[in-house]
Amino acid sequence: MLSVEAVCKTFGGVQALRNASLTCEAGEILGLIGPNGAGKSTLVNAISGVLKPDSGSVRLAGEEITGRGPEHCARAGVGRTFQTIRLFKDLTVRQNVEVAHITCRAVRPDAAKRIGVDQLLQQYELAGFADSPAGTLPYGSQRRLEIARALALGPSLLLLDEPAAGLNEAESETLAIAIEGIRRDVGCATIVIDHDLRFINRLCDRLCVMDQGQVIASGETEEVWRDPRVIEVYVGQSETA
Ligand SMILES: Nc1ncnc2c1ncn2[C@@H]1O[C@H](COP(=O)(O)OP(=O)(O)OP(=O)(O)O)[C@@H](O)[C@H]1O
Repeated sequence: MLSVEAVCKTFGGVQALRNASLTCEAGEILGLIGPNGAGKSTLVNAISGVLKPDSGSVRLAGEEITGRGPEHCARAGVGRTFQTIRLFKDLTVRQNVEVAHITCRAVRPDAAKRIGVDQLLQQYELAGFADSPAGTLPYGSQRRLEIARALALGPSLLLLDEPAAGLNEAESETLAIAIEGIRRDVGCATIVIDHDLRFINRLCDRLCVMDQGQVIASGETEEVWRDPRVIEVYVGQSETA
């Protein structure tokens, strides 16, 4: 489904990505983890067309989408949420979801028939707020709305950047169940970035660990936690915390 090969990106003197590669298959939930500044958001931005890599390639279902821009990537099937919530705050909750569904109807009519706006509002416990401006929702509901909007696009790849940030344990568990529901109902490839390792370990089939712009380990979740390079990065981090 998704294939990222040897992506590099430099900002001024900072090498944010150094030959970063990963794959993610349909129906898989991949955790993308690593310490602050490891390059996770930069990689997700490169996959979703928000930034153009200096070199390397991003392919979705065989289509080269490298550096094509966010609109092209969205139309190609990349749905995403952001580390800092980015909703259309003055539009209503329903309109936020509707905007993405319009694109879906235009480019993936079959997917649009399977995923309805009302169904998403119900599923993400947003129906009661449907006609309220998105910016007036409580924080946790805004996070759910971002996911509902990304799903209204009928994505083949869903990128969730720190979806559990700011949620309490019970809210994180509800979110994990919802993301598992996406795997069951939509079957898209899903990449989740989060610093909450309990949330990540509970949810993800595989992990991809980054440090200083490089992918230092990837594989099944339990196996990755036995990797000495991963232990070093995380133990080193806790010792300096
Ligand atoms: N637009 C930018 N301009 C300059 N430097 C940037 C920019 N975006 C990211 N960087 C730098 O690139 C490196 C990787 O940053 P990135 O945000 O991708 O890391 P991250 O793993 O997502 O970190 P965090 O977990 O803190 O969000 C960091 O050194 C960061 O300061």
